[in-house]
Amino acid sequence: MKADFPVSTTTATELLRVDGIAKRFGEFSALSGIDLTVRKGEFLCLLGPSGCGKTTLLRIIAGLEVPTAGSLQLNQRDVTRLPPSERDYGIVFQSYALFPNLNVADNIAYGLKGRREDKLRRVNELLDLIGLAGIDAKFPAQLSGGQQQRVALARALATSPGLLLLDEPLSALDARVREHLRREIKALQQKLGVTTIMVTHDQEEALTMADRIVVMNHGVIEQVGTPEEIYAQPASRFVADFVGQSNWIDATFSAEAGVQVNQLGIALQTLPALAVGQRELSLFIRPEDIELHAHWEGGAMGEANTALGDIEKIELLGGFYRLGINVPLWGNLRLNVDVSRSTYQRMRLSPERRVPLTLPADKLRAFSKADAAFGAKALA
Ligand SMILES: Nc1ncnc2c1ncn2[C@@H]1O[C@H](COP(=O)(O)OP(=O)(O)OP(=O)(O)O)[C@@H](O)[C@H]1O
Repeated sequence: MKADFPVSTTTATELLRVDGIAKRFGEFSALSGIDLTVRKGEFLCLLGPSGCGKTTLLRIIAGLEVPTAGSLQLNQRDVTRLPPSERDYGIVFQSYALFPNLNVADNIAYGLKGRREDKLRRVNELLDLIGLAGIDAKFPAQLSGGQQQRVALARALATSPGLLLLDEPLSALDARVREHLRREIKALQQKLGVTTIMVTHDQEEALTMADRIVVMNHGVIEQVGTPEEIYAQPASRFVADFVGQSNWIDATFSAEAGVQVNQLGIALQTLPALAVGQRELSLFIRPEDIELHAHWEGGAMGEANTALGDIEKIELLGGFYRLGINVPLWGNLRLNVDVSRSTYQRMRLSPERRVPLTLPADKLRAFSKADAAFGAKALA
């Protein structure tokens, strides 16, 4: 079948190429301009808030939804208009979607062809693989949620597909089972080397499981990167806020004075490209990247991004403390600072304590305020 426009094919190291995919539901644009390459053997997460279009993109890749524009290349083949059965993938949905009237063995064997003995051998192999040997005669209703999802995974892997699609497979499970299954799925994926695309709205899930994360918002891709890149170098305010915690600091820029907070100079490693006449910046820093010092080390206040702050609020969040610190020098700037419990105890931190802190220049990122406010792409 002819594509809408000339398409580039996947290379030897790429399994899937998504080119200019768009999807409209009537007047509503659910996806636009989606370009993405998925490498062979990688675990890719589509991450974003509810309604951002991640499930629609997965369904288009699966052939369960027809795109309004764009093309899909799978293993150097244009599959844009192929039915799901001709696309070589296995899929696991959020709700267990096992056939309730079939036992575990028949559920797993559902898509398998060939002799009964071969099917049985494959079912047992898969049950071993998911750590559930011996439950083949049970029915879905006799299994826990976590077990049902593992059976669904075995069913998706039964035909050894080239691509595994996971649509929020863990979100119906309770926290403990979810964490356990995260590790199991990741280990299994690595063992089999199967290229996997998983949809999730859970940043922790994406950060712990993915080789690369695709952050989506309002039907467009905001950033593609490794978990480390997404977390440490967010490309937009949306990404910075959606993944992890952030502090935002109003600042100004001028050629003469550089970057200033409350009219005091602040050193940064990189500056965003600002449009002519644009002076307003938003500086971003993670709460755990702000350094606290036991003593004032000398030097003028405000120098080397250092100032005194007053601890106003302390929260214990499991393994660490989150401090609310007010910095008068920077215009009563309110910062959240995370410190480990051992640092907290060693420094004898307490409410109303005054403490010197530093914003390390290499941990600060600057966004033009207009971009930051609208969540558009950072220019840094
Ligand atoms: N069949 C449809 N008809 C009309 N609108 C739809 C249809 N399917 C999805 N949408 C809309 O498209 C947008 C994207 O939906 P999608 O399910 O892809 O989002 P999502 O990011 O996966 O969110 P969620 O996690 O809530 O499923 C939503 O606003 C949704 O209401």
